[in-house]
Amino acid sequence: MSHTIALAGNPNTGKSTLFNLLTGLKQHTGNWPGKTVVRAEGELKTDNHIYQVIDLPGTYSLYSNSADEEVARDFIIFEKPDITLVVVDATSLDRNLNLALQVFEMTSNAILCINLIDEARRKGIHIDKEELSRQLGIPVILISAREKIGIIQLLKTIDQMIDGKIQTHPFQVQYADEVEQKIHELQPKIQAIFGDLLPSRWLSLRLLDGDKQLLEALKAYIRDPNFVHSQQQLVKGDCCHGA
Ligand SMILES: Nc1nc2c(ncn2[C@@H]2O[C@H](COP(=O)(O)OP(=O)(O)OP(=O)(O)O)[C@@H](O)[C@H]2O)c(=O)[nH]1
Ligand SMILES: [Mg+2]
Repeated sequence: MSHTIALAGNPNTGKSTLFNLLTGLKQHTGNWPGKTVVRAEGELKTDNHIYQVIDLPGTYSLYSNSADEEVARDFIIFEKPDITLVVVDATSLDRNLNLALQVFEMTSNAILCINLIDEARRKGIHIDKEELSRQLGIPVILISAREKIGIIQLLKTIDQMIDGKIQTHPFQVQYADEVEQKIHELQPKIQAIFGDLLPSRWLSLRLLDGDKQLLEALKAYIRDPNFVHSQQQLVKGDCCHGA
């Protein structure tokens, strides 16, 4: 069985360089359905598993501001990759972590790939990956996709995550009391519809923000026969745990 890995991150953080390194010649490109956004997909074989790797468009956020953001967001939410590699630039970590925190609201299965570590070292930037990993609650790997540094460690971590040997508890942003109160009211209602199929806290936030495009995407999701089936299972109480 093959698993899915999505590469997400800000523009220009080296996602495609990493994608090419991971998938080599086993890749194909096309467009995302209904969008003029390039979709690149490829295969990665590790010691233990086979993965489909998807190179998502680079974005600064994952709201509904552009086709690129919708593609990246919808993939993480609705396609539920087994692992999302958040690729960030080691030389501008603080700016890049904004997107990482958004990903953590959407999925627990994330690994932080701090890329361009060669460049950071040249600039004398030191990154305490153990401390960062502890604070963020997910694995943190220092890599250079260009100079092929840290890739073996990355592959090992990916396999360990799929094999259930690594538990993640991604850091969750806490909002103002007023917002948290609204989330508290809305989340159980969302959970009653989607169970664990979709991240209810994240959905609450987006709906509170009045994200109309997401509302349309949800309507389409609800009409999908796969959802109808899983909802019937949810009512019976025998599905969706860990989905
Ligand atoms: N020094 C250094 N440069 C890198 C590394 N990885 C990628 N780059 C360079 O960074 C630039 C952007 O790389 P891409 O792989 O195109 O970045 P991307 O994230 O796919 O960019 P978008 O698709 O526009 O979001 C290129 O010039 C790469 O050669 C790295 O590990 N070290
Ligand atoms: Mg790219």
